[in-house]
Amino acid sequence: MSDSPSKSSPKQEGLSLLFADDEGSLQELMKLELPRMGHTVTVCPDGVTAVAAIEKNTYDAILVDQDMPGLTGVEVIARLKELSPSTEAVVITGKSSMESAVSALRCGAFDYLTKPCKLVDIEALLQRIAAKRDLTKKFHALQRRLERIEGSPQLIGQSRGMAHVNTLIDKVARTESTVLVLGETGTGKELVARAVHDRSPRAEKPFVAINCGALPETLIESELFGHTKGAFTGADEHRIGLFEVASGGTIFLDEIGELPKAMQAKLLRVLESREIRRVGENKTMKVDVRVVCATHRDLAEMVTGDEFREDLMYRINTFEINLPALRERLDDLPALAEHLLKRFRPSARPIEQQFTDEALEALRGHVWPGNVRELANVVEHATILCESGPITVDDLPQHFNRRQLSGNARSRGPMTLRELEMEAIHESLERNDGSKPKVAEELGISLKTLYNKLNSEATLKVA
Ligand SMILES: Nc1ncnc2c1ncn2[C@@H]1O[C@H](COP(=O)(O)OP(=O)(O)OP(=O)(O)O)[C@@H](O)[C@H]1O
Repeated sequence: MSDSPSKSSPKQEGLSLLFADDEGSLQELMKLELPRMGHTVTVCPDGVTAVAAIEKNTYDAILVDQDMPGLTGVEVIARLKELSPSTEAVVITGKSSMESAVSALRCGAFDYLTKPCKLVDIEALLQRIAAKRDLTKKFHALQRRLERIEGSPQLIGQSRGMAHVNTLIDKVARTESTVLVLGETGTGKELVARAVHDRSPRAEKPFVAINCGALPETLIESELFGHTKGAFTGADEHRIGLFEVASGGTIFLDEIGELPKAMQAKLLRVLESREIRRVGENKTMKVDVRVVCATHRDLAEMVTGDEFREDLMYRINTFEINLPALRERLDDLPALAEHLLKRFRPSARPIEQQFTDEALEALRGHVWPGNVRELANVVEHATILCESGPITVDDLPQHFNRRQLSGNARSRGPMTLRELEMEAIHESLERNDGSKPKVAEELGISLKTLYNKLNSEATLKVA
C-alpha cells in the first residue's frame, strides 16, 4: 500500500481515493494517473489491505477490483457501506462478470467499470462522483442555513391543545389524505405541515412549501407546474414545477385562500386527476404528491363571498387540523421561549436560568397577536440586548417594560387617571397589532389626539 498525494491544482476539489487491485501494473498506473487527474490515492494490492485502510481512514470513493485474492470487490464494498456509508464505491469487473457488477450495485455501489478500463472513462466517472459530493455538501450547508433561519422542525408544546394537534398529526400522517391546517398567523401551520410529512411514509422524499399569496398571479402556474422554453415572455429555459420537485413527497400550499380564482380551478383539476401540465405543453404527466394546505382565513366565508371555489374547499378540507393561538396555550410559553432561545443562544441551561421570573411573567401577560413568530422576535430582541445571563424584563421590547411598570403601579395602589388612560391605549395597541388608526377608532379619539398622548408619554419618560 502506498500514498501518492496530488500535486496538480484541479478546478474541482480532488477526491481522496482508495484503489485496490492485485495487478501490479494497474497499481503503478493508478499511482501515477489518479494524482494527475487531481486526486489523492492510496493503492492496495488486495481486499484485506483495502478493508484495513477503510477501517483507518475515510475516503471520498474507492475503486476495487472484483477478482482479488482473499476478499472480493463486492465483499470490500459491503464492509465499506457498514463503516462509511457516504463513501462512494466503484467495482471493476471482467467482461464476463456482469453478475458481480449487479451485486455491487445492490450493495450500494455508485457504478461499475469493465476491464480493460480506459483512463478517460475513469476520469469521467470520478468527475461524476466529485460533482455528487459537491452537491451533497451544498445540500447539507443549505439545510443547516435553513434550520438556522427557520429553527428546527420540532413542534414544541405539551398543552392540551397541542397534545390534540400531535395526535391528529400522528393519525393523518400515515394516510394519503389531503390535510388543511387552520390557525392564526404565526401559530406554526408550516411546522405542522412538515410534521405531517416527517411522520409519513414519504418522509425520505422532498417536502416543498410554497406561499400562494407571495407570487403574482402570472407566475403561480409556472411555479407550481413548470413551463417549457418560450411558453411566455421571459421563459428562457425549461423549468420543472414544484409539483414535480415534490414527486414522491409532500407539497405544502400555504395561504391557499390567496390563490387566484383561475388557479383554484386548475389546482382542483390536478388534485382530482393527479396529473399536471407544464405551461406551454399539451401533454400531461402523472404526479405522486401528497398535498397539505394552510390558511388563516375562513374558507367557508370566502365561499359565501364568491372568493373561493366551494368544490376546491371540499376537496382540500378532508382532514382539518386547527392550531390554537398562543394566548390559548400559555402553558407552552416557557418551553417555546427556551426552544426559540436556542436559535440565538445555543445553551443547555434550563429555562429558570435563562429568563428571570419577572420576565417570564411579563411574557405570560401578553396577548401575542403574532403568536409564536412574535415570541421568536421578542426572544431575538432580548438576546441582542442581553448577550449572556438571564434575560430580564428590561431586555424585552418596550411595551413589556411598560406593562410591568403599570402592573407594579397597580400593586402599589390606585393608578392616576393618566396611567389608566395610557394602559388602555397600550392594551388597545396590542389588540390591534400596533395599528394606530384602529386604536383611535376603538377608543373613540382622533388619530391626532392619540399621537399627542403617546408623544407626551415619551416626553415624560425622557424627562
Ligand atoms: N409549536 C412550535 N414549536 C416550535 N416552534 C414553533 C411552533 N410554532 C411555531 N413555531 C415557530 O414560529 C415561527 C412561525 O411558524 P410558522 O411559519 O409555521 O407559522 P404559520 O402559522 O405558518 O405562519 P403564517 O400564517 O404567517 O404562514 C417559525 O419560526 C416556527 O419555527
